[in-house]
Order: sequence, then structure tokens, then C-alpha cells
Amino acid sequence: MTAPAFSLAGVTLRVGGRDILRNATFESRTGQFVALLGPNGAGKTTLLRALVGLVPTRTGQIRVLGASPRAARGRVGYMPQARALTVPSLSGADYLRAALHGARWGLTLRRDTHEIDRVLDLVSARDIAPRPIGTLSGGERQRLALAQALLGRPELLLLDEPLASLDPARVGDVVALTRDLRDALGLTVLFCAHDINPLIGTADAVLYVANATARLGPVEAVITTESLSALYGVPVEVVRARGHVFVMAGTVPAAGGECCAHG
Ligand SMILES: Nc1ncnc2c1ncn2[C@@H]1O[C@H](COP(=O)(O)OP(=O)(O)OP(=O)(O)O)[C@@H](O)[C@H]1O
Repeated sequence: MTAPAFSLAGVTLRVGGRDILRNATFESRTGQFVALLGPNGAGKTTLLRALVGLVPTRTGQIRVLGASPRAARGRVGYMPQARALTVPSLSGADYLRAALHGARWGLTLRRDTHEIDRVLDLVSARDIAPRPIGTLSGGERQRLALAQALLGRPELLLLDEPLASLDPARVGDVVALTRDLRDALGLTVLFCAHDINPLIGTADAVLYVANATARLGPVEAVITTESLSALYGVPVEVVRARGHVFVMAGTVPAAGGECCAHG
């Protein structure tokens, strides 16, 4: 039987003196497209960092592709939040070359070029690769960041807010591109977002983090009034209308839907 793409068993994560997850247990099946949702500061980035072995567990065990997060690192593509792409004078191709060398030493130049062209083609970014990163639009930077995450043929892709600051048309493009890559390359995808709506119809499952608690399951099972109220520990109302999901919390902005009511 195939090992889960990632699993947490009784995991507690603590950063800055605060529990981000407490005794969390869940697992994702290989090949799933999982949307990672939760309010600001809930710990989505921290969880992604823990899956690549950058945040230690206080209790419990994390397994990634059947191994420890550190051992699995070479099989995982990680796209951090866009603001991490901060060397504006570097060309897209040089950025990828640097990322490749950071990950794998000893490849020949020809192999480098082949691998960089391969990932640029996967995200249709050959034309933007020669340009300095500082001149690229937000959408173009996102494609470059996605290309970086695909270096080395990962089996699991961890994407931290790839939809941040994109207009609605680009949002649809990035979701479709990620889904197509998942299908073509047989990847498992964990896709962090603030709104489930662009991912409805694409995400096989939702991993929702709030209040140091997490729940992983089908969208229709997790994004419900009962489930989110239990996670948040306060009443949250989920309304479905015209194919969209609206998550409304009493006084706190709620992640997961495109609307937050304040009462
Ligand atoms: N290295 C650190 N030291 C101290 N506190 C940290 C550290 N990393 C994260 N935190 C805190 O942990 C909490 C979770 O942060 P994290 O970035 O994981 O949340 P998030 O769900 O990704 O948030 P957002 O949606 O705003 O990006 C925040 O309160 C953050 O300030």
C-alpha cells in the first residue's frame, strides 16, 4: 500500500511561545490536491515549514512520503510566500540556477540548463526567464516561484499562498496550472490559500487550521457551520449560494470563504 503523502500523528508545533498545532492527527493520500486554509496567523506557513523539517515537533511524529521531513526534503518542492523572491536584479533563469545549486551540487552545466528549461516550460515561463525579477508582474513572479518548486522532480508540492495579490483571471490560471501539473506529473499538492472559492471543483480535500486545531477532509465535510464552529471554538456560519461559499464569523474575519460578516 502507498504511504500517505504526508501524515501527522499527535503532533504539537510551538513557535514564539504559542502552540500552532496541539496533538494534531491527520493524513493526506498520494495524488490529492489539498487546500490549506485558516485565518491569519493560524499557522499555515509554520505547518508547511514543519513538513520540510524547518520547524521541530514538540510531540508526535510527522511523516512525509513515508520518511522523516528532513529525509524527504529532496522529494518535496516548496514554494514560499512571494515576498521571499527579493533579489530584484537577478534574472529569472539565474534565480532558478541559484535555487538548483542550493538544492543539488555537482550537476553539469548542460544538465542545469536542461532542468531549468524543463521547469520553465512546465509553467510556460521561458519568455520571462531572461528578465530581472524586479521587472516581473506579480503573476510572472508566481510562475517563476512555481518553477523553482518543481526543480528536481518533486513528488509533493507545498505552495504557500500562490494566489496572493493576483487578479481574478490570474487566480483561475494559477489554480488550473497547478491542477494540470498535479495530473501530468502525478504530484500531491498542498495549496495554502485564504479563500476556498477559487479551489472549489479542484481541491479534493481541505486542511483547515484554526485555534491550534486542524481538520483534513472533503470540502463539503470541513467547510460547514458545525465543523468550523468546532475548530474556531466560536460560532461560525457557512452559507452556500450561487456555487460560492461564504464563511461568516461573529467578530473575527474568517478564512475559507470570500465573505466575512462582522456582528
Ligand atoms: N519564528 C517564529 N518566531 C516567533 N513566532 C513565529 C515564528 N514563526 C511564526 N510565528 C508566529 O506563529 C503564528 C503563526 O504564523 P504563520 O505564519 O505560520 O501563520 P499563517 O497561518 O501562515 O498566517 P498568514 O495567513 O497571515 O500568512 C503567528 O502568530 C506568527 O507570528
